[in-house]
Amino acid sequence: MELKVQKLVLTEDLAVTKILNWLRQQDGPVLAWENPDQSTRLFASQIALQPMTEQITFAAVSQWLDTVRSQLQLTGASQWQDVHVVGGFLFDMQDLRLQNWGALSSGLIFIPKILLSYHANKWQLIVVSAQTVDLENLLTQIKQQSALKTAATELFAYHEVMPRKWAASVEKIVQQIQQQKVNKVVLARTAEGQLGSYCPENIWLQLQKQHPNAYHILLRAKNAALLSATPERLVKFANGQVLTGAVAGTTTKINDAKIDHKRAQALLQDPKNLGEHQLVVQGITTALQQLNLQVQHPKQPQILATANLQHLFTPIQAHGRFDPLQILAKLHPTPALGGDPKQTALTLICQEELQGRGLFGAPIGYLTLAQTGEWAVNIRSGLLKEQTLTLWAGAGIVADSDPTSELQETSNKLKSLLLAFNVKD
Ligand SMILES: C=C(O[C@H]1C=CC=C(C(=O)O)[C@@H]1O)C(=O)O
Repeated sequence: MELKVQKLVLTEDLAVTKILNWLRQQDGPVLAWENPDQSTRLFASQIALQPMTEQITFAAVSQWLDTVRSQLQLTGASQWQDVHVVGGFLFDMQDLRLQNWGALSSGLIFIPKILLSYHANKWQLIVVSAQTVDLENLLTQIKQQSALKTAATELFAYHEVMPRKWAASVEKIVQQIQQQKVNKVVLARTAEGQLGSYCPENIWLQLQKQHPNAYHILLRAKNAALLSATPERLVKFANGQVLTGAVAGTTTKINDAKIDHKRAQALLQDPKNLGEHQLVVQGITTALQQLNLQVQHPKQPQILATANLQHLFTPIQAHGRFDPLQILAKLHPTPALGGDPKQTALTLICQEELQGRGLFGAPIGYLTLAQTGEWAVNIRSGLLKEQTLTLWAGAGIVADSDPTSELQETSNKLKSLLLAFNVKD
């Protein structure tokens, strides 16, 4: 069966609240994704094509894309830019403790049947389907929606899951580091709560309001919805360049300019956080150099501020000939989410964490057939399955980590999303 690509370029702006209201009525899968400067926004619904594989690895998706080109009836190379592959990978294909993740438990990568995309200040409606679809009519349906209204949600029975057990794992990891078995491990833990009635698209809107300097992501399939307001980009492919960065090292932010500035200055000089950060810069640089890319980055980190935290951040740029999926495979997980060395850290994560990470810490984003794209690292993230909310947060454990302060840091990270799930009328 051959699929056609149809496109309508819009001359007007579209209200995201209307798109969300339309998306809310779609069975799914559904993706709502925008980057922090809102230069790219994607709202996708239904599957036109999905990789025919049990294991959605980077290599499998790469192979699948080779066959996709032959299944699509493309009228010219300019259409490559229109076909978006979207979704999220699993954090670790070796760790299949995924009972929480429901319909998302294999990760989810697909070419959407319907996509509203916003790139370079322009909205486009792109449909990939065997049938001819009346695009004008579909657009009218979306434009005629009313704006999605804020709906109340109530979070109750919120609790962090076995924090003392996690602190004991931190101590264990610190010992392993001191015995030079590993240099850094990012150890994550969870918190859980129960929700009354809720609307995932509404929570996305809350995240957008409360976390202006972040990606805003919803990936929803059947009984599972993942939501994220992550500040961390894994990688962007644009104009033949690879744009990535290291985000690691954390202090709090209370929205008092003087105090926050003081904390930021202390973070920029703190040897423990600088060491933790440097391992990420080094890990990313080495990975890209191994792919024969020329890498550049400033010597000193800067501050990346979120709604309630401040991080050390080093932007990293690379150029040369590259294959995006090969870069994703090589970068993920960076030592900001896995550790150093990568494989040892992943084994320890699997041993010490109480549940599989599923899509936590994993790449979520898009790639076009023209090899452009952008992937966020799915942190500051929660999973909704039926009425249960699970939040994840991790912290980089290094030789001088103190379990109590790592507990506090992960508690702050867990709490950063809470407000979005507890909305009063
Ligand atoms: C793993 C997380 O954060 C990473 C990103 C920024 C700072 C980090 C840190 O300071 O440990 C982590 O590497 C998380 O928020 O769950």
